[in-house]
Amino acid sequence: MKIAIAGSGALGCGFGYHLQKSGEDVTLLDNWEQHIEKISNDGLNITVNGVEDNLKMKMCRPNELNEEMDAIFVFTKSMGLKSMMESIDHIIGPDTKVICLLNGLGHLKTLENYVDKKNIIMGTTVWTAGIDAPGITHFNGQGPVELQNSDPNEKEGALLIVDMLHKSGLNGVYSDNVNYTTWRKACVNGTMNALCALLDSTIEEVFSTSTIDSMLSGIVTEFATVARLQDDIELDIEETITYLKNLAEKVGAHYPSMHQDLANNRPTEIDFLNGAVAEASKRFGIEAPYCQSVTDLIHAKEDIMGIHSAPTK
Ligand SMILES: NC(=O)C1=CN([C@@H]2O[C@H](COP(=O)(O)OP(=O)(O)OC[C@H]3O[C@@H](n4cnc5c(N)ncnc54)[C@H](OP(=O)(O)O)[C@@H]3O)[C@@H](O)[C@H]2O)C=CC1
Ligand SMILES: CC(C)(CO)C(=O)C(=O)O
Repeated sequence: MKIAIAGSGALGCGFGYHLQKSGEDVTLLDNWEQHIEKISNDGLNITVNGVEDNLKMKMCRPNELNEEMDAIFVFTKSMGLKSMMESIDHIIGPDTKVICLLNGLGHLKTLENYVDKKNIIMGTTVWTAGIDAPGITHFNGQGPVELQNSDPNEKEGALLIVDMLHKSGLNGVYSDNVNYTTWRKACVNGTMNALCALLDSTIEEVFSTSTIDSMLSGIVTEFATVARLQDDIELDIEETITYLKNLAEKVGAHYPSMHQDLANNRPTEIDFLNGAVAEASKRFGIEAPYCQSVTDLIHAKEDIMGIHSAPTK
C-alpha cells in the first residue's frame, strides 16, 4: 500500500518505520525542517523496545508529495489536525482511507470536513514514543492499536488496516465500539498525561502517590458523566480505574506526550481532554471541578513557560 504519515513526530515515525519494514511504501510528512533534513539525509534512527535501528525513509513537507495515497495515518497534535488536513487535501483520493489515532476528543467532527465518512477510520493506541533529537526517536510497548470504521458499511476497509498493522508488528485489533475505546483512552490521558505533566513525573511515580485513588476517581467520574450525557457511552468507573492501573504497570517508565510537550516548550492537548470535559460539563449545567482545575493549572504552566496555545478549532 502507498501510505503517508501525516505528522511524523514520535508516534508517526514509529508507525512509519514498522509499516515500511513490513513492505509498505511509506512517506513521512512533516513541517519541522531539521527533522526532515536529518531523516532525508541520514535515515530515521529509532530505538524500538531497546533495539536500535536506522532506516532510510522518504520524508518531505505535505505540499511536496504529489500522488494520491491508499492510506494516510494522521499523527499531528490535536491542535494541528485541521491545518494538516488542509495541507494534504491533494493526496486524498475517492478511496483513500484516513486513520486517526490521536489522543483527545472531537477529532471525527474535524475529519468529516475533509474526508468522506466512508473512508474515516478512528482508533486509539497505547504504544509509547518520544523524540530524542531531530531524526532520532524511540518507540516502546506492545500496543495495541484499536480501530473501527466510522461508516458501519465499511468494516472490510478497517479490517484490511487491522491486518496490515498486525503484519507489521503494531498489534492491530478491531474494536466493536470505537466511541467507547476513545472515551476510555481519554480517561488514560486525562489522568496520566495531565498529572504527569503537572507533577513533572513518570506514570509510575504518579501512580504510586498517596493521593492517586482520589485523583483517578475524581477525574474519571467527570469524564464518565460527559461520555454518558454527550455520546451515550457508559463507562464503568471502577472498571476504567482498574484498566488505568493495569496500563500504568505496563508503561510506568514513560513520560506521557503531554509531559514531553512541556519539556519541549510546546503547547499541550489539554483543551481536547480535561478542558473538553470541563467545557461540555458547563453546557450540561454541571460542575467538573477536577477537570477544570487540571486544565487551569496546565494553562497556567504554559503561561509561566511562555508557551502560546494554538487555537483549538
Ligand atoms: N507520544 C506518545 O507516546 C503517544 C502519543 N499519542 C498521540 O499521538 C499524537 C501525536 O503525538 P506525538 O507523536 O507524541 O507528537 P510529537 O510532538 O512527537 O509530534 C507531533 C508534531 O509536532 C511537531 N514537533 C514535535 N516536536 C517538535 C520540535 N521539537 N520542534 C518542532 N516541531 C516539533 C512536528 O510537527 P510540525 O513541525 O509539522 O508541526 C510533529 O509532527 C498526539 O495526539 C498524541 O497525544 C498517543 C499515544 C502515545
Ligand atoms: C497512554 C500514553 C500515556 C502512552 O500510550 C499516551 O497516550 C501518551 O503518552 O500520550
